[in-house]
Amino acid sequence: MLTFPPPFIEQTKELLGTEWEAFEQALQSDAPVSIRLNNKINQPLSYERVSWCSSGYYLPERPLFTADPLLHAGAYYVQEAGSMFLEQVIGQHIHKPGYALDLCAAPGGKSTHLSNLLPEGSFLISNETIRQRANILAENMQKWGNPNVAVTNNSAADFGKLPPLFDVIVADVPCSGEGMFRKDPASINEWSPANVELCASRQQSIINDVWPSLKEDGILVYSTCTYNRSEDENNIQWIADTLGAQILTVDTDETWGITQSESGYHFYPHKTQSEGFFIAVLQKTSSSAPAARKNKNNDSKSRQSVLKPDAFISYLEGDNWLFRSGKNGIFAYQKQFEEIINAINSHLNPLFAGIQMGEQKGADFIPHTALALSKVLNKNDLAIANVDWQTAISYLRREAITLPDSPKGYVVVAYNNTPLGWVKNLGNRANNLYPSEWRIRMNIDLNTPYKSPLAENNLQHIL
Ligand SMILES: C[S@@+](CC[C@H](N)C(=O)[O-])C[C@H]1O[C@@H](n2cnc3c(N)ncnc32)[C@H](O)[C@@H]1O
Repeated sequence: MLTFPPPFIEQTKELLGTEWEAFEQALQSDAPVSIRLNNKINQPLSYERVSWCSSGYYLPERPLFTADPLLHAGAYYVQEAGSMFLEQVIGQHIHKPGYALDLCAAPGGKSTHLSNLLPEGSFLISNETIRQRANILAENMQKWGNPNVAVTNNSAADFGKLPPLFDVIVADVPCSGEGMFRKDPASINEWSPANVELCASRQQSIINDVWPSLKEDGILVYSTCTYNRSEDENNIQWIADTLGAQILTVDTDETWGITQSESGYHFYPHKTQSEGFFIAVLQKTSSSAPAARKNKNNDSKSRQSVLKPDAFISYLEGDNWLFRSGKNGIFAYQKQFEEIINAINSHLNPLFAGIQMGEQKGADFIPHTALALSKVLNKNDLAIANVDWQTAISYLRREAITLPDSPKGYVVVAYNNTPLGWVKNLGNRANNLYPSEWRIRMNIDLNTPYKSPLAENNLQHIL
């Protein structure tokens, strides 16, 4: 049984009135488990659906996700259902391709989703200010596999080094986390009214810092996982009044149980199967836009050279690719994104920008795992070994595996026809090229049969 601090009880009673008992009861029950399917798997699942998200599903119980190779393949993401409302926000407000920034993006729930939702021809910068968390973000984005993405490790103010080029900025700001109480009871002890106020003022300063980077008429999507007005409605009003923005609405269905306030949308656990998520949408009004800052076009930071495409083009579907080499190897990006890729490499601190192809070592091209996981990998001329669950887990633990039926050389290891990464097959053994930082560290009993959550339904025949 969870015990809440008295000021939290007072504050939520004031917000919810007669609904408070139902709210408290919901907080004492188990949190729902939900996943969002990636379009690497093009078959709907037969679980209960998340009403506001076409790729969201509730699972009847929590499986051991780490033991599912399909999770590591980026076939789905485990995400709280309320956050999946982003589909409605983007679907209703973003109709043209453009540049998007997800400012507070780790571990990647909103960014993986956003990269699927943005209109074709868009480019997403997915940013995280804490370096270690940025590494996890990069891993999750590369597993998800969309090509027109960069992951950066910058502060909100750093984006001011670019001209104001974003059509949409998502700011899922760090918050006091009231919505996490039942999932993470330890967070209850960190909560205090003083911390709520500290979070609210930090949120204002983050938005203030990134505001100049939003284009005139651009859209800001602001979200928290907290219920209080200081971090939610009051901050939305502050953005509208101080920075100059118009609050936009999102159409919802009454049966979804979402609570609309004067400026945003709350997901209360007693009314929706979700956690305490809050989201609001604002449009920057033209009068508030600052004069465009000069882009010094200083390329000194990006010591990169553009490569001839012939050597790498066959790894990718389509022919609209440019390749460049940087300190982490060779990256591919579509020609129309050359300008933003240049800006990222010159002014920001990218972990990757575009598809991380691999490294050229002498005559040998060593492919990177991100290439195997990319949605635009051209599978036609590649050796692909579809392995069983035990072999897939050994592979993901970065253990030695053998592929006696595969040709020598670089081979894609796949599970359920979904790529996981590469090995260099030497015949009697295969060198495992899975990144050491990504490997499964948990002990998994390979003798206990494992059932993927995706196996519960129509995918059964291929799993
Ligand atoms: C709520 S979490 C983001 C969750 C993520 N959007 C998702 O859906 O998976 C907030 C993130 O903001 C980052 N953060 C912390 N301080 C920040 C700051 N001053 N500016 C920008 N981001 C910050 C945290 O490290 C954290 O990763």
